[in-house]
Amino acid sequence: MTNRNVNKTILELAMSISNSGALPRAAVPGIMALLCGVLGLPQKKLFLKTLEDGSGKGGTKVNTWIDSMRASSPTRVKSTQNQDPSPWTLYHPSALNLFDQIVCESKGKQIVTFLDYDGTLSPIVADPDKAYMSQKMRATLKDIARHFPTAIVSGRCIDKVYSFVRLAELYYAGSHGMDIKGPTNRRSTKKVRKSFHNQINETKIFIMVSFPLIIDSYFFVFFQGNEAVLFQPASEFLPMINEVYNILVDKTKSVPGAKVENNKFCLSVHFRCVDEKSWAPLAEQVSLVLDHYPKLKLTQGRKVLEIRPTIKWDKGKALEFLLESLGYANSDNVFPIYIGDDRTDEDAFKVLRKRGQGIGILVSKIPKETDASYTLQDPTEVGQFLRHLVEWKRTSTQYHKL
Ligand SMILES: O=P(O)(O)OC[C@H]1O[C@H](O[C@H]2O[C@H](CO)[C@@H](O)[C@H](O)[C@H]2O)[C@H](O)[C@@H](O)[C@@H]1O
Repeated sequence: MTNRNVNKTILELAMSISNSGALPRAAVPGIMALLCGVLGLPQKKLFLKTLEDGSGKGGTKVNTWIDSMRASSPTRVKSTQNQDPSPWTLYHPSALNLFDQIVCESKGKQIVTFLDYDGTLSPIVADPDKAYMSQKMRATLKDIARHFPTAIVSGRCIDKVYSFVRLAELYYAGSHGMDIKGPTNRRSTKKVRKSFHNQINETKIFIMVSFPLIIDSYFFVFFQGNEAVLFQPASEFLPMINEVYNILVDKTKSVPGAKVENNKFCLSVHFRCVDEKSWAPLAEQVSLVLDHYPKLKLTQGRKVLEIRPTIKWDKGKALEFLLESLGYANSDNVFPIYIGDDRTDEDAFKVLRKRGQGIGILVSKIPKETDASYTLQDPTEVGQFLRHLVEWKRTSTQYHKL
């Protein structure tokens, strides 16, 4: 039996256990992990591969997308209160419960915070245009950015995510990291310019025009008014993305609840408000359009299909890029904290694991296959964690001043 078939069989087995009504659909990843454990198989690789198999083009992939969309964002979530901790929470403990351990690990290092937006800073809502962040969260972010370099890393286009966050002192990596901008307030902009010029002098070639295919050798730094536009590796895809956007808007207009969102260098097709019976034909429709665009690929998020260029660039690469631009390319003195809730955030968690630096925190109430070390349940807990960080920083700074 090939690896692919083993994956498929385990996924099917997990799905049929869930379909029997014994367990909710959200438990599929957990069941898969359990089956892999019993069979002595490397569960992480198997599960991820199964999902990847569904991100290609043609055949049975549509069902796989739909199943994984359901699993990643279930409609009903069972209360986890007053239950024994599952093995999952033992392996991915609460970042609030282990706060002291986390800050102890960061001792003597510069904390840099990376925050996903939807589902992390704002709760998931039905209308993507109304995913507002609370005033309390905005105040928390302001405080966090006062103490640590902070970046918002989102699948949204920068303009949209900025319209929700409205803080000029942050870094923004929009379109899944394919559009990176530095802070626009004066003090931080100077810092960005300085840090970039240092790097450019040391190792990199500074050019004004982007050439996306040579992304490893070039920085694309230019200034639009007061804005430091740091990197746009997919700019050549803009016309294609706009073309596909128009086609998809047209093709999906007859599906009630379907929504296509233009995220500048990528697109989102939203399923959240579509009747589940129409999910398969909608996904099929998207797949058919994409068949004509081999330079674009599809990935799944929380009740959303995302269309993006096939370039090797993701939230993990954006994290590395930002660390480098802050002067921490080969430094042991940095402690990145990345918080995210989505499949696309896994690329960043992986990078941190590989670097053996900092921590990844997954925002989830349900067990999920993840490379993050810790968990937080929801944006409310994310806010609490960030406020603890600010408080800890304030107290430790005061202590050192004494
Ligand atoms: O990387 P992120 O900041 O997490 O962005 C990922 C996608 O988030 C948004 O969609 C998700 O949130 C919506 C609002 O809560 C929700 O309606 C939708 O079902 C979720 O998938 C955003 O609209 C997408 O464009 C982003 O790609």
